[in-house]
Amino acid sequence: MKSEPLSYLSSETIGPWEIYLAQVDRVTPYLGKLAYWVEDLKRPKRILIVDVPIHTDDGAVLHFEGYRVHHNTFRGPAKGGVRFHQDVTLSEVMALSAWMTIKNAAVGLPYGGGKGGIRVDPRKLSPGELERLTRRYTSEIGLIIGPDKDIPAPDVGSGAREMAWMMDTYSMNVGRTTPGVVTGKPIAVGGSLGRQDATGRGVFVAAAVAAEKIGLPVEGSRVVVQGFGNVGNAAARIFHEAGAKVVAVSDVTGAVRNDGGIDPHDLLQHVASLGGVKGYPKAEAIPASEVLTVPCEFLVPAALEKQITEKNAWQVQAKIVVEGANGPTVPAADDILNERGVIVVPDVIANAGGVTVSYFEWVQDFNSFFWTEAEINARLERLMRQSLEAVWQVAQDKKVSLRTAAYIVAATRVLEARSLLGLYP
Ligand SMILES: NC(=O)C1=CN([C@@H]2O[C@H](COP(=O)(O)OP(=O)(O)OC[C@H]3O[C@@H](n4cnc5c(N)ncnc54)[C@H](OP(=O)(O)O)[C@@H]3O)[C@@H](O)[C@H]2O)C=CC1
Ligand SMILES: O=C(O)CCC(=O)C(=O)O
Repeated sequence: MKSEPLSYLSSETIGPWEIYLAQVDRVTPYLGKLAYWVEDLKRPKRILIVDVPIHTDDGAVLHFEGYRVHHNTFRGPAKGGVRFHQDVTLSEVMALSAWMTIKNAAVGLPYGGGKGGIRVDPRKLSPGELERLTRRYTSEIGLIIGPDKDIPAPDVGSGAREMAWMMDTYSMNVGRTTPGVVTGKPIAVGGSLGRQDATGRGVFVAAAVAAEKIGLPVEGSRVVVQGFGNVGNAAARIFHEAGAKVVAVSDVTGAVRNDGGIDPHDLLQHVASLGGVKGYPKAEAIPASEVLTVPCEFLVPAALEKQITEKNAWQVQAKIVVEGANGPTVPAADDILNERGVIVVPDVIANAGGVTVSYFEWVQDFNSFFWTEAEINARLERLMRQSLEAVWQVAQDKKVSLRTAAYIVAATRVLEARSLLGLYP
């Protein structure tokens, strides 16, 4: 029996996993004989739910719920970040792990897909509590992670510091220093040059390739960025350095706009001292919901899922949406943007720069031989460019959106692997 596409569901009821399933339904008619195996894409391989208890600084015990999901491992070990956020759910982590499967295959990395998360507001914990939480979580998921099994990395709410704690905990538990168990680590413990900005750099490269295709110059263009964390601030800085004008930025604290341009380096200093973009004196405050509809050439959603919906997609005034975040556009909004001729460079290509440099980090760790930042950036740019060029061609040939084209490329690779591997041990 065939599942119905779910794009008719409104953004209020559709969850991240249903969004992913709807995306798979859309690609199935293009998979030919491989559609026989498509159910493999619709089921995570394994799910681990863990209880993560910690002592708080004042001696109480707090429990948190954590997850690690392996969506797929046909093409290599599971790979994907760890999210620390108060709204993390299993459905979200399942979707994020599945998007990793598609992303890794779309850019040709030798990985499956995985993702993890803890439902916690990290801002409410002290550094000591966060370290205990991260270490306990690492031990709890230690059963299923490892450099040749599943390699976590940063996502929302986690970064290099947490990756160092994860590496150390895993290394202590197995009795040997194991840098390759996580990526996105500090350089001093086997991290890679370029990883910090890699996702934002990849967003920029994807935007530049899409712009070339439609004859749109990046220099002098207007850019809007939702979310000013690892991905959003790196993307904003790199666009700015390329001569684009960042005209609006938002984070959890609010949104700011200046049509004359915002210097992201200056904004970053404001955020470092005051905790958010709110109150930035060189721009006008606007309602956070308006940031997605500010006129611009490039809109970079770089926060969370389900931001561009059927409610605001009609008002988006960008020429190109470059998805820095995972899952920011619901299927119904995809249709509206498509109908309006707004190009959407989908998450599974646009934000693949992070996992690409994670892959470089992993390779460097195995070889204990480290590359220069120039080498890393050049390889990143080459791979992003090639991947988007290939997806663009499929979109033209099949007359489908870039998202469906990326899923055609990725699902074909994953299901070809499935058909060769067979079913039985
Ligand atoms: N880190 C990586 O390498 C990769 C990340 N991604 C994806 O990119 C997105 C962002 O991740 P990352 O930058 O790492 O996360 P961070 O935690 O570094 O930053 C998230 C940013 O989003 C802001 N934010 C959260 N909710 C909202 C909202 N409702 N409106 C506006 N801003 C909001 C946060 O604000 P505040 O700081 O005020 O809390 C913060 O600025 C996620 O979807 C993630 O999965 C994808 C590929 C790789
Ligand atoms: O760097 C990685 O391994 C994964 C990054 C990530 O979580 C993502 O691409 O969404």
